[in-house]
Amino acid sequence: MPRFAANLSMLFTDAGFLDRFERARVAGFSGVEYLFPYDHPAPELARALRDHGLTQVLFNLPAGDWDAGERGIACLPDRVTEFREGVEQALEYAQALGCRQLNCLAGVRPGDLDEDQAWVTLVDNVRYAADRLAEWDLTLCLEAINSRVDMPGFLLDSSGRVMTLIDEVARDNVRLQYDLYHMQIMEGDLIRSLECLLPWIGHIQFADNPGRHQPGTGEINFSKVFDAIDRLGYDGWVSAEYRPTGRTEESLDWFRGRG
Ligand SMILES: O=C(O)C(=O)[C@@H](O)CO
Ligand SMILES: [Mg+2]
Repeated sequence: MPRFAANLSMLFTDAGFLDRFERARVAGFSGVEYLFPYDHPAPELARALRDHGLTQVLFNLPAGDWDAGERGIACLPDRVTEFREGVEQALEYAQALGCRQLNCLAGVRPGDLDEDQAWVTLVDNVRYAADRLAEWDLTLCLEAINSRVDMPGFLLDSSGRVMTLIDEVARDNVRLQYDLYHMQIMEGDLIRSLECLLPWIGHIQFADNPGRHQPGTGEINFSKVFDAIDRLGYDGWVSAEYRPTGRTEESLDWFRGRG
């Protein structure tokens, strides 16, 4: 059975953020992730993890003004200083929370930014972040996100783009964050691509499609995909990153069914 984690930015959202840790533990999860920790003092989050015996699996590097629609700043030449300061902030949280992996969001390329310039900036920033994380033996993940439904203009919108980047940055601690929901929208053929990409995958997330709800609400055969993840010997975390159609506890048949 894969090691399942709960994404607390999407699950248990009828509870206050700090109360979601307990809900996740009671539901049977041993790991959690969420978009960003930065609104909360690190000791407060560390206590929530400790109190409920949870592992912090992943969070994102600071990604600009999320509420204003920004989805990462790593490709923006005029935000390099902010990006690098964000790496330091994320490292402080990672150490306090015992988190071994951080995700870097590439960002949406503004229409007036040259494609090559965005790419070169992204490569430099990813190298910088990877080198800083390597000093703490941490892994940097790069997520491919669909540009058809959720993030039009997102720079890394296919596994191929991420693999090209991983190749170019040439750092041992950089991995692909494979989100089954985004990959179903952009590419499909999930099991075959998991087979091909497995050596470069550092983290997996999932939601069904369409709708981004729990498994069973859409077109993905999760039983077969989870079996494949096991069969391939993937030993990382697999995070539930979906919007439950009702109360989260009532959306967990996929989890209970697997024991
Ligand atoms: O939107 C997604 O998918 C995510 O994983 C967010 O956490 C952005 O990384
Ligand atoms: Mg995701």
